[in-house]
Amino acid sequence: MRYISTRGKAPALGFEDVVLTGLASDGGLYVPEDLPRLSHQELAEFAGLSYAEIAFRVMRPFVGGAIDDGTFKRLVEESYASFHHDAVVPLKQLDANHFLLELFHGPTLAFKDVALQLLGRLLDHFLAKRDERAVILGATSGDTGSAAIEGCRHCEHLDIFILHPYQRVSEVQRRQMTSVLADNVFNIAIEGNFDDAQAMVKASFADQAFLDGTRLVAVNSINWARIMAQTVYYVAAAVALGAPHREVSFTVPSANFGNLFAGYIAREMGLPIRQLVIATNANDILHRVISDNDFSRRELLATLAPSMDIVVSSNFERLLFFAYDRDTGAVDALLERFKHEPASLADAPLERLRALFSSYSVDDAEILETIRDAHARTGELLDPHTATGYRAAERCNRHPEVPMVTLATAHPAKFAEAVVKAGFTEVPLPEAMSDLLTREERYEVLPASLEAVQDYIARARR
Ligand SMILES: Cc1ncc(COP(=O)(O)O)c(C=O)c1O
Ligand SMILES: N[C@@H](CCOP(=O)(O)O)C(=O)O
Repeated sequence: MRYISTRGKAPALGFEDVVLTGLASDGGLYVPEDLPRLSHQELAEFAGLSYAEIAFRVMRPFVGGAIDDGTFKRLVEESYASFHHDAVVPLKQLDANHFLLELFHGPTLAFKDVALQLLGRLLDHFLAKRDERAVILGATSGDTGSAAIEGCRHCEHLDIFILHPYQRVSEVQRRQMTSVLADNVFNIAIEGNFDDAQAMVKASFADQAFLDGTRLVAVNSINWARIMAQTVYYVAAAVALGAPHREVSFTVPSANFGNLFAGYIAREMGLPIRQLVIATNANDILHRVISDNDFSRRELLATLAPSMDIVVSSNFERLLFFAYDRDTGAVDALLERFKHEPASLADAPLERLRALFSSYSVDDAEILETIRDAHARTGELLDPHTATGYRAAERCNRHPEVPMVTLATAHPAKFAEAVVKAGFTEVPLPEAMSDLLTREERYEVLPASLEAVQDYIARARR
């Protein structure tokens, strides 16, 4: 399996190298040169298999021999043994044809665990094999950070630096990161927003001189392994609902777009997905592109769904690559324009996207209303991110006869502010985390300056 850049000017890489990197050298994101296919028969055989078994079978072609089957199977099994639910990602029926896919039963209570439990193990495996050290640099709006730290804290071969926007993540999210006092874990609160933090990560890949030759690795969804691991739950959910004999639609709370893009990949591989619904909070760029062809930046707003407070959505680039029929020149030109001025998509790619995707934006008032409404109707207390999905699924479902699955991306215990504002009492944290709010914390507050961040990393890394 070879991976190529969405900008077309970086060397193609194999799986091991693609996992051990971040951005391509031309500023693009890596995608598989050819997507593996899931045949009708293969999908039919998935019925009744465990999540880990489906995960192994779906991801194996992407690994393409870079890890022997026995070892890869073990890494996958260990990754999902860390989840607190036998089904790993249980599916709950909300009404006749609406389901909730609970992706928050991992160690840090958000969907990021699904991919980051595996990515930490893959990194450890490859770095140990090479006897090499690496620096991990990640940006988080709250959930990736703790999941990455949890996935990597035991890795001998790396130091992990996570940038989060100062005072713009929930208290539980912050403490899940900053109370990990391991020697190889470094939390930096940036006096800026998520986009500033993500831009610093990307700039660091473009110029790695500050690391004196040590390898830099990404844990955000710019790393292909994140997307690969996230395709699995679409397959598992669809099969549980009758695929390949029956179509399924998905609605996904979206921001950096790694989650929904994984669903798109699953469909391209042959999963019978009828519709994909993009749910956003008030940071609605993805909704504006699909509904009005308005691909322009607006100021980043702080919302009750803080993990989705993102304007520059990294994985939209990967979707553009496919929508533009792999025309890397056109993708490059569009994204360069977007950096400096409002942009719009050409007619053909936009029509392609609109045939599959719908979108809806949910502001704070509607998030609160949806949490109350969903609770009254189904008994489920949704977290504010999942609430955007629930509402978008109701508003955008074009095919009511097809089962609709809303992805529940986080546990409500992480977002007390929204839960309380919606009129409920705070949801207690699970037993293993019950003392989280009194644990010692360690983090550094830095200005949103690339130089300050790189300087800190160069001094702190081991
Ligand atoms: C709880 C939660 N929901 C939704 C999202 C959006 O997912 P994505 O960035 O993959 O679109 C995130 C973070 O990105 C998140 O942490
Ligand atoms: N919502 C994310 C933002 C980063 O997204 P990623 O999927 O690219 O890691 C977060 O919680 O940090």
